[in-house]
Amino acid sequence: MITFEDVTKRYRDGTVAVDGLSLEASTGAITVFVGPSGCGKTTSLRMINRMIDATSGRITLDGQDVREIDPPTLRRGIGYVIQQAGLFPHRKIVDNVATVPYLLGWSKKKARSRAMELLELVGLDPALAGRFPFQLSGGQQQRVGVARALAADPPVLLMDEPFSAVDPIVRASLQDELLRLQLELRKTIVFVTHDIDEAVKLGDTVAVMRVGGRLAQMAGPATLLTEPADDFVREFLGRDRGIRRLSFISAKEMRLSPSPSDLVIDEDGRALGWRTADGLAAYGTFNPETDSLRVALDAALLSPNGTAVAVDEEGRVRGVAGRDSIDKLLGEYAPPATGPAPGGSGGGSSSGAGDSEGAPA
Ligand SMILES: Nc1ncnc2c1ncn2[C@@H]1O[C@H](COP(=O)(O)OP(=O)(O)OP(=O)(O)O)[C@@H](O)[C@H]1O
Repeated sequence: MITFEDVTKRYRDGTVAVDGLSLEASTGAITVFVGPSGCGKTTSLRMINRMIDATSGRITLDGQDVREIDPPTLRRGIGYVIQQAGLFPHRKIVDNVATVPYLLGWSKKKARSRAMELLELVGLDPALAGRFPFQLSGGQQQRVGVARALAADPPVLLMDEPFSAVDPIVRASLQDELLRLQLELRKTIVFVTHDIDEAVKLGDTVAVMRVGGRLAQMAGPATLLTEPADDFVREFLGRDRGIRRLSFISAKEMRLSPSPSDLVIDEDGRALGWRTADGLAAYGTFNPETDSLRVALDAALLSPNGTAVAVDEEGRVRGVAGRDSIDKLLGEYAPPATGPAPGGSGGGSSSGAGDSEGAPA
């Protein structure tokens, strides 16, 4: 666990980049620092591995004050990924990934074989190992950056806007990949972004910061979307909070009804469409085992009769969910009647991974 205890950073010119920050980043979870430009996210992140030293307050890593650990030792246990990957341009990909193992004195053979393993782990074709960074796309370079940070298997990963230099489609796949990796690796990750959608998608816990380096709210994504602590957080979260929150509610609990006779199903059990007077009409599907209520609602909206078709992973029909069962689940997850706790700063509604009801869709 990483803790910030009343941490302040005042730069030499008097700028207070971080002001009395107290929070905890849980072991094995992704904690996201999000907020507008200049709110002190990068400064906060870099104080963890002591690229920047705090002016006052304390940061601890598993109970030990980071100032008591000499920086090289500290950084050996902390992977660091930055925007545009920051690869060494004159080193081949394999050697970029093997940088830390080389520094740790591993043999070239062992370091390279670890690098090849990692390239595969982050979804890169091992054939790219012999290339130089300029011969890779931006998204591929970011993957190499992640592989490099993981090379010595550090328990902690710091990621500073690692995906912001790539286009939205590549960014989405890098985010998915990180979530997949995290399921396997369970690192303690602190992730900085200014993109609230990225924050709620990736974070087990999200710390929203405001300019001046103060914590506005710290909570799980579902709580954040339902109970923003104040107007600043509400505005920062933007529109569609209600709909976006549905991504955190699993469709598993939805009551399914047997498929009605006007849903035409082929001999393999897959839907062909809704029977109407004019022929077959479109339908929308969701998988109750893996999808969220947001996907189920979308499926209902895609069907002319407002009924979503539930399918298994092979696409075979398992039943249907009408608006009534969607409404019922929505009712169960309605936000609490009372407003957020007064004040709202300093992580009033702080909570960990337990507060997100399901996986983001
Ligand atoms: N070396 C420095 N000297 C003086 N002020 C600095 C220094 N580095 C950062 N700052 C200031 O500290 C504040 C916080 O900067 P920081 O880079 O931590 O913010 P950020 O939230 O990461 O911003 P961004 O999203 O734009 O990267 C800003 O006002 C910035 O101008």
